[in-house]
Amino acid sequence: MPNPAETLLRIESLSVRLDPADGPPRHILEDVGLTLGEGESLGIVGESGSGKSLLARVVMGIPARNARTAVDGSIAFAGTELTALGAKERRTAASRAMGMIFQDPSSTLNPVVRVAPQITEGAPAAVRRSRRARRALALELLEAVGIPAPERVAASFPSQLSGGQRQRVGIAAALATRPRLLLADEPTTALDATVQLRVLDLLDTVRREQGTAMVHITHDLAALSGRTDRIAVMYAGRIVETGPSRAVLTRPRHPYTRALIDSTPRLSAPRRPPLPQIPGGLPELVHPRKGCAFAPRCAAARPTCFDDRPPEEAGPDARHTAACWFPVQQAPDRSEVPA
Ligand SMILES: Nc1ncnc2c1ncn2[C@@H]1O[C@H](COP(=O)(O)OP(=O)(O)OP(=O)(O)O)[C@@H](O)[C@H]1O
Repeated sequence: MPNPAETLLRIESLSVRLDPADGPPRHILEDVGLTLGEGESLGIVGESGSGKSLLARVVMGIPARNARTAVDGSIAFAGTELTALGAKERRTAASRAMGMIFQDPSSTLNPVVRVAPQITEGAPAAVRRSRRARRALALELLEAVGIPAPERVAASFPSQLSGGQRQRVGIAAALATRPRLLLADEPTTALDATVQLRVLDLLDTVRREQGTAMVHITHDLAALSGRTDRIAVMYAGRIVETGPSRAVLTRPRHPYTRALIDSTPRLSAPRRPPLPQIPGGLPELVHPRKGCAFAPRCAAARPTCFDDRPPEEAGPDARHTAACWFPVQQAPDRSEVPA
């Protein structure tokens, strides 16, 4: 079984600028640092537009559409520095050991190719060489992702399947390489509520049974509840808080995390309807940010928050860090206070 103490992915001081063909450069990610252990699951949460998908795409080496991507910093995967590789080597390294599940499977499945060959496209060469092995793997993976009629689905075109089935096919394709790391980018957004839960349960099963490390990207904190070992909270292209999931959800240290929890049904206290919304919006990610990017929306902000970037610092638990000059003070947890 994988040992979570062994680091699989280490991202350090990662900044990413996009130079779109038709507009000014955009400084999207700034000084991002993250680690992920073998077989560990990490949730990355933040509002739409905070840079979560771009982070996953940069790790996978997927180029941005209509923009040049300038990457500064380090992404080490299983001991290999990915930023030092050329684009082709980079994609090969990623396709051998990483899989990505996208928000909308229709955007990645080819409408004119049947399901089976799309699943086995990323399989090891030995499998791809044999027709029989390809077919066996496609059926095995379709069964593993809970498709009740694998033979029929394998022979179908994507348009003949429901949204839930297409997402399962997308997961099967991501699993064909037996990845050590699976990046799931809002994998259930396009699905209805009951199918959402089944797909999330399926990803949990894959992780448990195959020991795959997983990064689960979402704007919905409640979707992570109980499903990830750790949570990283992203705001305007920076990680503002990381820690063990339970600690982040029950004792958040960054005011942004606190506000996200308070505005999330199922996580906030039931006695407080209607749920408060976070006032204001994300800044335009055009210029490098000065100070704390959340300061203009933060009720606790003081002048220094607007001028100086807060470093990521650990609280009483060394694993629980926040980038905030004035972290949320917690009332003592009653269960921890001696009677
Ligand atoms: N190809 C591109 N060209 C220009 N800007 C881009 C490009 N791709 C992403 N961006 C910008 O980068 C920022 C972050 O986008 P990203 O999709 O990573 O955010 P996100 O947190 O994943 O949001 P969502 O949940 O909506 O996908 C946004 O402001 C987006 O407009």
